Amino acid sequence: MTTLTLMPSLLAGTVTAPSSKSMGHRFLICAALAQGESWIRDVSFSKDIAATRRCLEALGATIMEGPGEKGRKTYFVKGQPPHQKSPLMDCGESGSTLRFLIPLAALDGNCYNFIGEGELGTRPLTPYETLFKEENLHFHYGSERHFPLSVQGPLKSGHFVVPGDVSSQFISGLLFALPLLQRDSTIEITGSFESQSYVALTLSALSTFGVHVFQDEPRLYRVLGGQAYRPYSGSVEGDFSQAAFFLVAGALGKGISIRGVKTSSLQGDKAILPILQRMGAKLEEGPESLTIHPSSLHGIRIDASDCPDLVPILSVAAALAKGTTEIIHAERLRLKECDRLKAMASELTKMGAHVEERPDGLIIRGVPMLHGAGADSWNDHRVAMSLAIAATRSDGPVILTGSESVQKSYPQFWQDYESLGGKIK
Ligand SMILES: O=C(O)C1=C[C@@H](OP(=O)(O)O)[C@@H](O)[C@H](O)C1
Ligand SMILES: C=C(OP(=O)(O)O)C(=O)O
Repeated sequence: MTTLTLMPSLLAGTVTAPSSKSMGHRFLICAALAQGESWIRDVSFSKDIAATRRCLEALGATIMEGPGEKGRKTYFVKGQPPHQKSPLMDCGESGSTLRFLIPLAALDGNCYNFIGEGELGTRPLTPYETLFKEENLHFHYGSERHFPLSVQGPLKSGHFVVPGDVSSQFISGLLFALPLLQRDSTIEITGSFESQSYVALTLSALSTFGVHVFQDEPRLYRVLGGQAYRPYSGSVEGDFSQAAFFLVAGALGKGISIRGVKTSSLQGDKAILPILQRMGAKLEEGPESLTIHPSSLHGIRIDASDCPDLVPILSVAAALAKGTTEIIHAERLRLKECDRLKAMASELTKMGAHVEERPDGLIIRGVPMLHGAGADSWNDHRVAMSLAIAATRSDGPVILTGSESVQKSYPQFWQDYESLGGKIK
């Protein structure tokens, strides 16, 4: 485990956001399923993207990596419908990889063994377990926190009922696989439908690769069978979930410009912009970048149902805002790499913030300044990055353990942090 000593220092300058991890996964998956050759450019390398690549290779795709600048790579992908090259699906710590690829592994009738690290084995899979068992398909948990999980198809088309409040990744996973079945299928969402914007990202990636899904009703997707993914070459857009860390740092610090994110994006985490504006931030959109000016923030009520990944960094903004912030509909935060509500409440409290944990969110009363303290990343990249931004506005050093967890989504984070004036001892 790596420990960093973060010295207080207000951040300023310009940074380029890494490419969207969510779209990176989706483009690689679609390219791997397309009969032909695709070039996926500007993919920011991360452990999660590496996991998806590994598993797609196990499903039969040929993937080669070309050089790129600042941790960005071009992937050459020669795809085909799933055809087992190896039964081992090593998902690392990536929930997206695990949940997107289970239905794809169930297409070719072979048995696949899914393994993973960290808390991945404890993250819910029950919606798939139920669907597979209903269809009499093999879905068998191993003894070590679910792993190895063995799964075997063949998955058949039909009507799939999926709860909307566990993870949208189950819906996305089915949406990738069902177009490759012979007959038509439908997916019905029950309960509250959270992280919907991520399903919109999946539909957009599918359509980029020539696959079409009809949304007949807000909670009903109709997927025609017998479709084929078409190869596509293009770049992956910038990541609002990652830009959010430096947008908050800019508001709390001396102003930051972010390059590489587009406000026309479908990413749900684009919500960081209106949320920060509602908190009083001054934002400016230029032709090349988005600029956030030093701002005095105030507390607001934030509904996190469509942007769960923003909560850790929003809790830092709230901890330093005037008045009270209420974050609601965030119960799914407990099912991520760690219990993110508990983690942020615990670590920010150590730094002198006033955070009350609620079953579905956080109530945060802002303070003018945080204190230096020992803080832990809970092996969670978004907790580590959020605490790093909190450290910029503390009155003494923050000794952060588990700083290597950023490798999961943003290995360049510490370089970018230092380039903006972050001080690491
Ligand atoms: O589809 C995706 O790319 C993701 C969906 C979200 O998960 P949930 O749907 O489980 O909230 C998000 O938290 C995750 O980081 C990425
Ligand atoms: C929860 C995350 O990813 P995943 O679900 O893919 O592990 C994340 O990136 O914050």
